[in-house]
Amino acid sequence: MARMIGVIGGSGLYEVEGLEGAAWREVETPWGAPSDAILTGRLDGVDIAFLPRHGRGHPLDPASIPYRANIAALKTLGVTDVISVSAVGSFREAMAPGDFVVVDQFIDRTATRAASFFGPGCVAHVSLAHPTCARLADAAEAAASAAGATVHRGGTYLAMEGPQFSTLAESRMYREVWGADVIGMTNMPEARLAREAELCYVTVAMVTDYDSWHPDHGEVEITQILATAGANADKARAMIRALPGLLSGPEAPCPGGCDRALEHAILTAPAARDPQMVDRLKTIAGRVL
Ligand SMILES: CSC[C@H]1O[C@H](OP(=O)(O)O)[C@H](O)[C@@H]1O
Ligand SMILES: Nc1ncnc2[nH]cnc12
Repeated sequence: MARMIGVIGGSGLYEVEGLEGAAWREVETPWGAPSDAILTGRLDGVDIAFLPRHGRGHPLDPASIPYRANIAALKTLGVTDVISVSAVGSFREAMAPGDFVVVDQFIDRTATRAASFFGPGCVAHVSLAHPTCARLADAAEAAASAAGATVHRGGTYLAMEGPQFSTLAESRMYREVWGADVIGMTNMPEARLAREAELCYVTVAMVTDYDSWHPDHGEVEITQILATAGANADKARAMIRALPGLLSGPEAPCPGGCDRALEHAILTAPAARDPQMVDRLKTIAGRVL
């Protein structure tokens, strides 16, 4: 089976162009509808599915995004590899507005979002020590460089609840005490759910601002973020166009084991499982149920 690329577009990236046979498809999941219809098509012979995370026109705030439906919908379409393209603030002088950061770690400060497909009736514990896929990160890094972006490989993304931006004290704490590199509001629980659905996942964070810690830049301003996000979106589209050439070929098992994350993760004995829950879970965990 060939790999299929899912792209979750964040703020400023609501569609991609140039897909052969492009069609917006409505997908329903046991967790409801995703943020929007999903744009499917082919790029250089590779199947692509593009989902605007906040919906076209940006009707959804970070806490209202149907994260479970989004990941389940991509899985339903046959996606194997998910690239999250996200706007972020930077805690590092060297990670400047306009730069791309291939994130490899997360700190989750979100508070109100459904963070697992599993629960009462079918309990599972997957590993999240390495929440992103190194193989996919290699491809994302190469594609972003080919698109002309300045790329930083590796970085810790702090996922905040929002929708307000951080206070100055929070910004300083995340940067100086917690060692976070970038900040956004959406990649958790997305990364957790991708792992539970056995999808390779990586975040390409596009820096739009220095959050509020930087003495020369003052507080975060949405107008500046949107201007930088618009410029970043063109580079992101070029990155997406470069991806198929780097990911095509017959599917080989993920060296990091993303595609086998549930192998030993389900604790609930078959006889103790809730049949309705199991039925729903077949969408994302059919391989092991
Ligand atoms: C436009 S500023 C705040 C907004 O942008 C980021 O969204 P995404 O991760 O989907 O690019 C951030 O997380 C906030 O949702
Ligand atoms: N400074 C910031 N904080 C949270 N999310 C962001 N998205 C873009 N910039 C951000």
